[in-house]
Amino acid sequence: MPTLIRAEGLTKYYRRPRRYEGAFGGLRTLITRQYDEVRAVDGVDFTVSDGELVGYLGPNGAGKSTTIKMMTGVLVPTSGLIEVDGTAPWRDREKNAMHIGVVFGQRSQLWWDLPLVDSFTLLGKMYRMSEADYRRRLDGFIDLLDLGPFLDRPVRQLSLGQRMRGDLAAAMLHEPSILYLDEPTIGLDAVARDRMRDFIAEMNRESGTTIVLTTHDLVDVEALCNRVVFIDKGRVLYDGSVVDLKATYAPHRTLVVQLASGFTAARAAELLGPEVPGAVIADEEPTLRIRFEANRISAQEIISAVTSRCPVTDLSIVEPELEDVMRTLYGNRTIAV
Ligand SMILES: Nc1ncnc2c1ncn2[C@@H]1O[C@H](COP(=O)(O)OP(=O)(O)OP(=O)(O)O)[C@@H](O)[C@H]1O
Repeated sequence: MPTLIRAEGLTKYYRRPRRYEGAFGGLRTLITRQYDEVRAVDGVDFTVSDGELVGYLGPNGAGKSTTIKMMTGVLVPTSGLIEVDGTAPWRDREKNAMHIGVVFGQRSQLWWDLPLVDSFTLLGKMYRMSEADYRRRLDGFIDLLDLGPFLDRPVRQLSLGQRMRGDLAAAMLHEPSILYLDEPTIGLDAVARDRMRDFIAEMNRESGTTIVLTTHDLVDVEALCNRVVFIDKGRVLYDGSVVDLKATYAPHRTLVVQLASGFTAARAAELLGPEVPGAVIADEEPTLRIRFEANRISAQEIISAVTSRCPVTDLSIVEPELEDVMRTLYGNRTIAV
């Protein structure tokens, strides 16, 4: 697939006025006019191919929104290259805007006081859509996102879930080839979140829309992203598949064994101890949990060691959570999930 987005050494530094504390601190701040440099994005390299759905992830303040703003043309990079469909987005914002859609979960691009449908009409005109295309696309979204019941209501009266559905339709109305989603599921209830995820997956699968998704919701990531780019302090820490990410940063699995009644986990642990190298065995009657490193011993070896020594009624293997991976990646710093 051809490359649609290319970032090379992409860098954005902000200048923040240095603030002085204490007596006359405010005055000193004003007089000295000294600045601190914030390295929000610090030499980022990545590419996104046509049709990909990529998660762009990182802890608070990592530089995700700043990168998205450079991809959408809102911010000019301090240095480095950003190219979207062969064009520097900040150089030709209008051209770039014609083939991208953007949804910020925390902000709306809809007109607050107008009925929802009026925002669509205005956007259709702004994007110079033909009447037939506009009608076809809008009818499709009314169907897909069930917008009918609140199309005539002012946006400020909509629930968050309804407003987000409206925002998604608005972002996709002009059939953009790229969709940037910044925290699209934030604050939504479980049903609305599922619906949002279904829509995002469908846009990617059926319409071939390339999607760059920023989220702190790891369920979004597991459900939607084949590939993730993790950044921290403005630098890329990982770029690859979710499967490889887990294998690299969380290679452990847990075998959960239900023992036949009367057979204690302590007894099983005693029998198994030396037979299961590297395994951590914890007991919680009548369940035995064996945590093992998948790259040191196979699940099959452990299962046969267990079943040949203990009476077992059930077995299952639990994969590591993406949250464990995040903790390993970012050390034990607090992460927003
Ligand atoms: N306009 C600005 N002026 C100065 N510093 C800024 C500005 N915008 C962002 N920053 C700083 O740049 C860094 C990266 O911010 P950014 O918003 O890109 O992070 P983020 O990964 O999107 O964070 P979050 O997950 O909290 O939204 C942070 O240290 C932030 O305080």
